[in-house]
Amino acid sequence: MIFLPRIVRFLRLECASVSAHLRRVSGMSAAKMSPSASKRLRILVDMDGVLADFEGGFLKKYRARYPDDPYIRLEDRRGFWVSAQYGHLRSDLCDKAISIWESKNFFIELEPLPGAVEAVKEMSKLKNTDVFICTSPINLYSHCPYEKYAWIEKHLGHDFLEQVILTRDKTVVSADILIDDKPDILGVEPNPTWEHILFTACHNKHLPPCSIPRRLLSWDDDWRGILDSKRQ
Ligand SMILES: Cc1cn([C@H]2C[C@H](O)[C@@H](COP(=O)(O)O)O2)c(=O)[nH]c1=O
Ligand SMILES: [Mg+2]
Repeated sequence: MIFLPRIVRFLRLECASVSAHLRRVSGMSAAKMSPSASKRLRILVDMDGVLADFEGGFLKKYRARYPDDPYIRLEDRRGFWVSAQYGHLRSDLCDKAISIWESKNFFIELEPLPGAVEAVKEMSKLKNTDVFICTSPINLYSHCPYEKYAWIEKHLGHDFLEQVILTRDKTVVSADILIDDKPDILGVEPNPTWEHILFTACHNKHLPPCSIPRRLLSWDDDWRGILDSKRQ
């Protein structure tokens, strides 16, 4: 009888190592192996610049509306705020830039970024994984919040509307991971629970590696591996 706890512990360790071995040989993620094999994860996925092509959609509409004004090519974008870089280019261009995303149909007409919809659908089907879309609406609320919901319904399906978090402060949302293209995510909570995974975008790809969190280069990159690393 006194050996029973030891035997149980031994069997648990054996099961864990067999399961890790099977994962290695099959290439399967921890989440797919079995519900008890991995820690439950809560993932926040940003929308603009991560799921929806904000930068591409902006440039297309800006050039169509202001064909005689200068513009910034996507390869020349620097810094998160489009409005700030346009304002530096010429002071009146800041308001012109803002006028684009304040217009009706801007957010709903954004194209999904390559692989984004497929990745989020797959992620949300993983065992032990809760996926939320966590996105900041603009303060001019006549179109943006409605269109963000409509975009999610259109591309991810009606059921995904249960998974939407609209907030101007992502630091107060508790999760394991936040996948977001904004390099500095600040708010009232100085120590958010999530690890920020920086999603590469035209405005952040030049940042030196030492100054930033772990990156996801695109949806072709190893997002499954990042999730697995948090389940250990
Ligand atoms: C580039 C840029 C963006 N915005 C707005 C547009 C979106 O509503 C949010 C970004 O949301 P995310 O959840 O952080 O992706 O910011 C803006 O007001 N000005 C800008 O230059
Ligand atoms: Mg974003």
